Amino acid sequence: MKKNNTVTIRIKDLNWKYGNTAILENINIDIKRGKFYSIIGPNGSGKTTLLKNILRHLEPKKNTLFIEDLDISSLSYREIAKKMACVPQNTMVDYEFSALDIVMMGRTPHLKRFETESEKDLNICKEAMIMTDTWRFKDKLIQNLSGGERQRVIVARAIAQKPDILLLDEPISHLDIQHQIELLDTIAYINKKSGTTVIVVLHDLNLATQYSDDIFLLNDGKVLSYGSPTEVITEDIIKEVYKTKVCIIPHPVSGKPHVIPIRTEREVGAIDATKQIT
Ligand SMILES: Nc1ncnc2c1ncn2[C@@H]1O[C@H](COP(=O)(O)OP(=O)(O)OP(=O)(O)O)[C@@H](O)[C@H]1O
Repeated sequence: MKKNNTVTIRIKDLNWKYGNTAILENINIDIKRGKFYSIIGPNGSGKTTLLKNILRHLEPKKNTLFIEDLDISSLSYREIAKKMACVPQNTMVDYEFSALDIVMMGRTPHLKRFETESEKDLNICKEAMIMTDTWRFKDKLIQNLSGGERQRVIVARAIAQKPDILLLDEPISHLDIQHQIELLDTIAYINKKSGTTVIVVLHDLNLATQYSDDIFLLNDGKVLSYGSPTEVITEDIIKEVYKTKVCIIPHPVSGKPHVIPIRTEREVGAIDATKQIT
């Protein structure tokens, strides 16, 4: 599907506090339909808090967050679930459900009251599970899956929801390299084929540059940099934000910026700290 540039999510002067502590400050972002975005930033910079505001898992103030020009505070949770699906950071499920049951839950926003899933819903779920390499353990209890298998089941549930916008919070944190690439390839495929807007929080800067049209870099609750991978991933910006020296070279295949950290002598400090403890 052709990408178009209509704004699908508009964030205007969004602030968020936990108690008296300011976490997000003056966030202004336009998310365009059909694009693939990454949100990067150090631990604690506010990435998850931003996603939770967009999903209305937290309650942003009126007139700060708009989905398709509608103030999110005016939408019901069902309306939101029809437009957006999420893969949270924590994928633990406390109930005794099979992997297929979990994925089927992705269809709930599309069912009428008291309506049960049809053959069509089952096929949508099967397709999502094949895409995420989870169909082979569809009957296993979710608690009995490994962390990476469970993470892929939760991604399958989000895909089965057939959202316009897919938000993923560190979806590859438990995955081996094969499944990291397969999962991001699957998300990129859905983005291209169905025009689904993707917003993914990633810690891996090199995967963020490979897959994203644009990157938001959060630091201390503010958007410090925004733009194409080449604009955002520079040696100076990475050093400033992550306090880490890196060199950046063009990726040998894609030509996108590839970040190589440079080792420092910081371990000397760690040895001193051990001495103080003993
Ligand atoms: N429920 C909460 N109550 C109080 N403070 C919170 C709460 N949730 C998060 N915070 C704080 O808000 C800040 C931002 O947290 P957030 O989870 O959004 O960061 P993040 O960028 O997603 O971090 P990470 O990369 O470690 O996942 C952190 O300082 C965190 O301690």
